[in-house]
Parts: sequence; structure tokens; C-alpha cells
Amino acid sequence: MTTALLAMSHSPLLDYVDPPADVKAAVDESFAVARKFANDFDPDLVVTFGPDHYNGFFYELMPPYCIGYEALSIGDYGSQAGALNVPTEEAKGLAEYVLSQGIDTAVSLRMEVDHGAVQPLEILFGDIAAKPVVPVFINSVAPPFVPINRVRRLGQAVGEYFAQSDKKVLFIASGGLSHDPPVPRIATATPEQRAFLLGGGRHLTPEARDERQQRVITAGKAFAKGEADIMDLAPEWDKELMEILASGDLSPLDAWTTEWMTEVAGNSSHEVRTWIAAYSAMGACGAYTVNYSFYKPIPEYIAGFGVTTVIHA
Ligand SMILES: O=C(O)CCc1cccc(O)c1O
Ligand SMILES: [Fe+2]
Repeated sequence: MTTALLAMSHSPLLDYVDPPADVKAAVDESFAVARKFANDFDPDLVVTFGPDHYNGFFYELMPPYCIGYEALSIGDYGSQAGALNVPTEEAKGLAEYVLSQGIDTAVSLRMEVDHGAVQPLEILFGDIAAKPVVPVFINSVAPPFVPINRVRRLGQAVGEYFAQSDKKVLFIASGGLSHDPPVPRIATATPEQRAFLLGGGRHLTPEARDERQQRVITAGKAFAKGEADIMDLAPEWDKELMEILASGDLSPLDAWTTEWMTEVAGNSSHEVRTWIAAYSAMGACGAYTVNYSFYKPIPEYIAGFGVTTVIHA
């Protein structure tokens, strides 16, 4: 067994809203480090912990987690569309082990994923089907949420499963950190938004897709000028999270309530659940150290933007 971890923020706005040149250069540099890390490790298998943004999962039936036996990228925000290369037997073995540990994951025999799952694959490997990938969805935008301790337990079970494996496994977390992009919320939804959130947002027409994306792009541009009606990024919260994750003892995160996370770090801050699960998976395979860490709050991307690489100590 060998495992490694790459945790990174994603943003649908990477190709749509430009931060100042020095910030963009710093992000590109962090991507170059991540790319070298992933390719030097040369995984036999990749496990992605990713959220979804009402593209594959809707309130009609919203699981807290889901393991994909097959997966299709929907291709939002210019991301690559099409099938992921999912080793179905491996995904099935993982789901069966996770369930045997009392973690009630859903499975999907045809999971639809968005930029939240595939953006890192494109950045690291150039193609979403370049590596065998088992996609693990973690609900990070649609309340109600499970407590953080359960996310840790999910990650631990995933890690335990691969600790037995003879494969080189790269865990990837995609999401966060603090951010509050303009995503419709069920609690405040208009009838039209409610229909979208229940399932009407699946397989949008190109026109409807474009309108949806333009709204987020416009918000990113306004946010960069300090003019958007969304919550500020929370760099102190982001740094505290990254410190706890790096410490190897994730138990302090159990005190982080859903309500508090939303209040301090925004409605989409729950995407950090992908980081927490992935770090837990890594920890279940042995002691670790963070050997590279990048962080910047980037309003143009509507994201507290972090990239970390993690190896076993
Ligand atoms: O719902 C959408 O279309 C995208 C929202 C969104 C915006 C910026 C950073 C993110 O991580 C994110 O999820
Ligand atoms: Fe996201």
C-alpha cells in the first residue's frame, strides 16, 4: 500500500474571471506543484472526494454521500464532458467495505459529476479519463448535512479499504474553502428555483446552462470589486482548518457545527467536507505530513483558495 493526498480548491471561474497577474501566477505555480506531485506519484488509482453543484444530485433524492460505479462528467464551465474511467469492481469493493463499517453511503451505477469532481483531474492529468478514478460524492451544498464526525468516519473507512490494497492510490479532495457563491437555496427558493433544486436543473438546455453560468461569472466580477451581495471570504477560518488538517488530529473539527460553518465561512464552505474526508482517508493509512501548502483568498474565483500535497511521514 502507498497512498498520497492532494487537496485543492476548485473554481468554475478559473477561465472566466482573471485575478491580478501576480495572483494568477501564484495559482498557476501551485497547480504546477500539484501536477508534478501527482505525476511523480504516478497513481494506479485515483479516489476523488468531490461535491456537486445541483448538476448530478438534486433534492428529489439527496444522499449525504455516494460512490460511483460509473460516472459521466456533464461538462459545465468548459470542463471536459464524457465518461470517467471508473474501475467498477474497485468502486463496488469500496462501497461494500464502507457500508460494512456502518457508513450508509449511496451508490450510483451512473453518477453524473460536474467541475467539482473533474477540475482537478483536468489540471493534473490533462484528461478526465487519463487515470482510473473512483468518484466519491459528498453533499456540500444541500442542507441538511451530516455532522463532521461522520464525514471523518466516511474518510476513515475509505482509507482503511485502500490501506489493504496493493495499488498506489492518490486521494484527491476538491472544494472549498470559505465561499458563498450565488447558488439558489431551498430555504429561500422561489417556485422556479425550487423546481430547479428538486431536479429541473438536470440536463439544462445550452441556453439555460449559459444563463446559470453567467450569473456566477457576473457575481465573481462584482465580488472582486467589492460589490457582490454575498458573504466575504474567511481567510482566518480557512487557515485554522488547514492547520488542523495538517496536525494529523482531526478531532477538533467534530465541534464545528453545520450552522457555525455556514455563518462564518458561507453556504458553500461545506465543500471543506471533501478535504476532511480525504485527510481522514490519508490518516487511516498512516501518519502523514503536508509537504506543500498554498493559500490565498481570491474573490475573482469566489474562493478561499488552497492547495496542499500530503505524503506519509
Ligand atoms: O453553482 C455553481 O455553478 C458554482 C458555484 C461556485 C462558485 C465558485 C466556487 C465554487 O466552489 C463554487 O461551487
Ligand atoms: Fe464548488
